Parts: sequence; structure tokens; C-alpha cells
Amino acid sequence: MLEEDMEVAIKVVVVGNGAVGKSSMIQRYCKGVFTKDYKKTIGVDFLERQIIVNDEEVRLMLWDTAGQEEFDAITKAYYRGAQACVLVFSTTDRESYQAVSSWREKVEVEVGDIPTVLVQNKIDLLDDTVIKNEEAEGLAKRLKLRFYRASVKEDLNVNEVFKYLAEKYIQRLKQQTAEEPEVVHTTSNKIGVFNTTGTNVSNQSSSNGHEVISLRPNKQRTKKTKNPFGSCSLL
Ligand SMILES: Nc1nc2c(ncn2[C@@H]2O[C@H](COP(=O)(O)OP(=O)(O)OP(=O)(O)O)[C@@H](O)[C@H]2O)c(=O)[nH]1
Repeated sequence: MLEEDMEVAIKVVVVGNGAVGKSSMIQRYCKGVFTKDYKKTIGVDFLERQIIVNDEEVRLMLWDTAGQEEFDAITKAYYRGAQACVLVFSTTDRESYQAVSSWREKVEVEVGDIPTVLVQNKIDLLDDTVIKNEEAEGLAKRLKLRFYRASVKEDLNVNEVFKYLAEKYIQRLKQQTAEEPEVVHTTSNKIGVFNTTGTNVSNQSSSNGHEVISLRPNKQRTKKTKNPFGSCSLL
């Protein structure tokens, strides 16, 4: 058991090529909406949602990163402090499938081995698939990752992805707590504390031992502006 007044906050980064549905997935999960419009993410954005996992309140902070390489320098800074990761590719985009390993490496370089899932999005477009089932499953096996086929459009398997990551994270946290009790007995009584105010938090360690960085999402969008701090609680 974690301490009762403890708040668990998990920083989750959602990565993958452009247009695979990362922003849509986060919007769907946090706001319950889906839009057909494509608005390229410039840099980074985030939304959050609270859920209950095994009677523990968990705050998921979902970081939406741009899929285009031109933004790599910006996005990789935001991987730091991440405690879970969603790797997304699209059913109709073979390049996005081929790029999965390199996305994983980019995240691993910054944060090491964190709970990660592989998601094949847009399975509502299975008739137009350019990736065989065996290929996708083979990739998951090679990378030793839990694999979900999802459709953000049809709201298929989106909740499951984040529930799995939260459970996996808490499971690791409990293991870690059992091994190193001092990790949890901090004065701030929070785990995975993030500063979302824009103030720099230096020399602070997150629960996975990595430095916690100041989280300041880029508000810029190519078309409409969306509120990067918009949060929701769909409990
Ligand atoms: N058919 C279908 N379309 C989807 C699905 N998920 C997302 N889309 C569409 O795919 C397009 C790209 O979605 P985004 O969520 O903007 O993609 P992204 O990965 O965030 O793109 P970048 O910001 O460029 O990295 C949009 O037109 C979405 O409406 C899905 O499950 N099925």
C-alpha cells in the first residue's frame, strides 16, 4: 500500500510519427471528443485526467509531442521525467510503423526503461491497412511491449491503454517502495510531482530518479489554439 494521503501523478509521453492520432488520442481520453480536423502539434502540449487505479487516485499528465523530426530538439527535452510512454503508429501509414523503434530509442535515451505500450491506431480503417497483423504483433514481441489495436475515432481501447500504463507504473512504484522505502517517505508527500506553473524546478528528483523539469507546454498551434492546461476529470 502507498501512503493514504499520497497523490500519484504520472507523466506520460505520447510519441510517434505525425498524423498517427496522438493529439486525437489525448483529446479523446481527457475530453471525450474526436475531431476529423488535423492540426499539427507544434512542439509539445498536455492535458490531464484523474482516474482510480486499485483504489488509488492517479493523475495522468498526458504529453502530446510533435511527430515531425523538425521538432525533435524541443520534444526530447519534454521526455525527461516521463514515467510512462505510448508509442503510436497508424494502420494506414507504413512509415509510422517502421519508425516505432526509433521513437522508442529517443525516449529511452532520455528516461531509460519506463512502462511503455505499443498502439496501432485507426483500426476503423482496417480495410485500407498497410501493415499485416503478424507484423504488428511481431514488432510488439521484439520490443517486449503490451500491444493494443485502437481506434480513437470509435473510442476503442483508448481507456485500456492508459489504465494499463497507470497500473504498470503503480506496480513498479510499489516494488520500488518495498525495496527503497525512503523513495516514498518524502516531505512533499507526492510522487511524481510536477511544476506546471512555468517556474523552473531544478535539482529535484522524480520517483524514477530522473530530474524533474519545468513543464511548459507550447501553446502554438497551426490552426486553432487549444488550451494546453485544460484538464478534466471524467470519474
Ligand atoms: N479514421 C481515423 N482517423 C483518426 C483516428 N485518430 C486520429 N485520426 C485522424 O488522423 C488525423 C491526425 O490526427 P492527430 O491526432 O492530429 O495526429 P498527431 O499524431 O497528433 O499528429 P502530429 O501533431 O502531426 O504529430 C486527424 O485528421 C484525425 O482526425 C482514428 O482512430 N481513426
